[in-house]
Amino acid sequence: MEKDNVVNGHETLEFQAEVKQLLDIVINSLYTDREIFLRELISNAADALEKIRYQSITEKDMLDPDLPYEITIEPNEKDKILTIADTGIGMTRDELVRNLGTIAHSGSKSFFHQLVDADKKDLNLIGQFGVGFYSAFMVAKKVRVLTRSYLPGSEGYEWVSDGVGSFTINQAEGLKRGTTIILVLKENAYEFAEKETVKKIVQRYSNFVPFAIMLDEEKVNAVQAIWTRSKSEIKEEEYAEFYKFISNAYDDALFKLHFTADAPIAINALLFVPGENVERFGFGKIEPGVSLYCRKVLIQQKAEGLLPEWLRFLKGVVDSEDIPINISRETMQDSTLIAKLRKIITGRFLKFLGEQARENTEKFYEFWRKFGVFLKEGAASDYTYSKDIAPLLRFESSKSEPGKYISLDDYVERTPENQKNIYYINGPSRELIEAGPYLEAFGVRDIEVIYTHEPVDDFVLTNLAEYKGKKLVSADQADLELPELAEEAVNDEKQDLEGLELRNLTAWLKQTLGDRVEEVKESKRLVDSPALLINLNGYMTSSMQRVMQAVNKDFGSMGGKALEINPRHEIIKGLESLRQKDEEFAKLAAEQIYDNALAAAGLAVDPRAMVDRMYRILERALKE
Ligand SMILES: Nc1ncnc2c1ncn2[C@@H]1O[C@H](COP(=O)(O)OP(=O)(O)OP(=O)(O)O)[C@@H](O)[C@H]1O
Repeated sequence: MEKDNVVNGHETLEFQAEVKQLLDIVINSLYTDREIFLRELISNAADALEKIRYQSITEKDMLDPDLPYEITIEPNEKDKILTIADTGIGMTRDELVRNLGTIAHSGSKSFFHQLVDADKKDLNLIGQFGVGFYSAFMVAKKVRVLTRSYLPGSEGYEWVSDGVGSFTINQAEGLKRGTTIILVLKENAYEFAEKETVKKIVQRYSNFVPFAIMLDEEKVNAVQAIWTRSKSEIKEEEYAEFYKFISNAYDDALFKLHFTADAPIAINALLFVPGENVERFGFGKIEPGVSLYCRKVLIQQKAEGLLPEWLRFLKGVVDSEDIPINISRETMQDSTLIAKLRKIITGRFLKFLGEQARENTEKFYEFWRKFGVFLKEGAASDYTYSKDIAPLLRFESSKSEPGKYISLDDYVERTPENQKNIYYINGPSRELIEAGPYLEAFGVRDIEVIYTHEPVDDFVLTNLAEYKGKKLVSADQADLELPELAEEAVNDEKQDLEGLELRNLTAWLKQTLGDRVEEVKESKRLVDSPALLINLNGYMTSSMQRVMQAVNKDFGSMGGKALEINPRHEIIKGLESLRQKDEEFAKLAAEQIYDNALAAAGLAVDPRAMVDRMYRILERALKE
């Protein structure tokens, strides 16, 4: 921000470049849901009041200590002006310049980043996520802000801007503590100077603001700490409204959990799972959404550290009278009290999900599809809870109906006692897994295999290592030790390569493929495919290696592989005889078999070499 001129305390300052860009879009492109500007300004006023209420408890010295904590809205229909005033914390001159001249704060900052990559058509969607103070310019051609900080000895200031390029700052006399925002409405926004319109908007969006909102001396909001009331008294519509209020949401919550606990600490919590997971739509990482209160006084809004990070999608409030009111952000992180709160709330929420999974299965599936990724994150990264999350995990499997899920408990329940492992295999879809070679050995033995579709699943299952006494084993691992098949199942009249021939072929293949594989051996598990790759490294499945390859190009060689060949397959038998007649061509075939096995394992294949080789093979096939 550059200073342009200073005349007798009057200063004109340029908006930061990002703010200019933001304002340009706010003014010229955001048309729908313009009324949310009022929600944003009221929410800023409420934040300022929460802060002063907090200060009044921890610090005695402040300006105008006797002012009531409230928000006053004054529509002036005659002059087409709307005024929103609060008796909150106010701003010093520096704060005014920083807060209303730059994008230094969370809400608008993440909005701005979305905006930079957004298409025009997405802009209105983004509007739903909050533009903060600058949204005033959706309806106002000029905005005046009068403010005076609560700090003893502070002066009052006036900030004025038309939202284009710059703003001015002047000293202002005679102000009391707090902030007043005066909007000179645009011609197409005159409706916001009508009392009835304003009242409706306040009731729609700001009914639960915990301070009185006065409109012509009438209190227009409900002002209730709904979470402290008894469950039986609260109507579903009140919950729904409260959810919309705290999460700035338009849709309904998917789940609601309202509970109280007395021991070991007193807790009153009201939590919501939102209707949608916005991280899925590329809106960046969700910020924590649960606020911490002590006896209805806000201690920390959207408190970080209150819940484990993987529960960041939850919205709501936690009120505990056992939390010291002056707990600071820093001490929150390592407070044993907060740790206890976290444990109780997390445990309670996971238990709630378990109940939903049993009693409300379809809805739980909806939750799983949208938010399952967070539970996986928890199971893979948070050892405190991974065991408790495990029963909530859901998967497709070789025995689940398409589109339905199974749990690890379902798997264990229908598995014979003597099967010591739970098997899983990764692939992008059911179809691709079922077309690949890894299931063959399990299919003929009627052993269920869990399908994992995302690399994180394999991290989850590897970290869990076992479930109810059964080891979790990826079907691409070496040494599966599957039960021997009955003679009839194997002997289908086909002639195998045997003894010496087989030993010669495996040795030749190892020599041909060189370092790409650590060994080549006869497969005990293949039925219909010529070959497959298995992992010698028991800790990394192929899909985990794929992730590592993507982040680190040199990773490829770390995961030791063995090529298993099917001595009963026509291609393998053919390869053995071709090798005697035309070794050069046999080498090409061997490399292609290896590449096909890589592809079946979902690992990277060099497409140029592969295409070139395929042409040479085709050329030869077409000649004959
Ligand atoms: N009525 C007010 N009283 C005191 N400070 C205010 C007031 N309105 C805005 N501010 C200050 O200006 C800053 C910027 O407000 P803005 O609404 O743009 O973003 P934000 O409130 O930080 O983000 P979000 O709206 O996403 O929570 C606030 O963080 C606050 O410090």
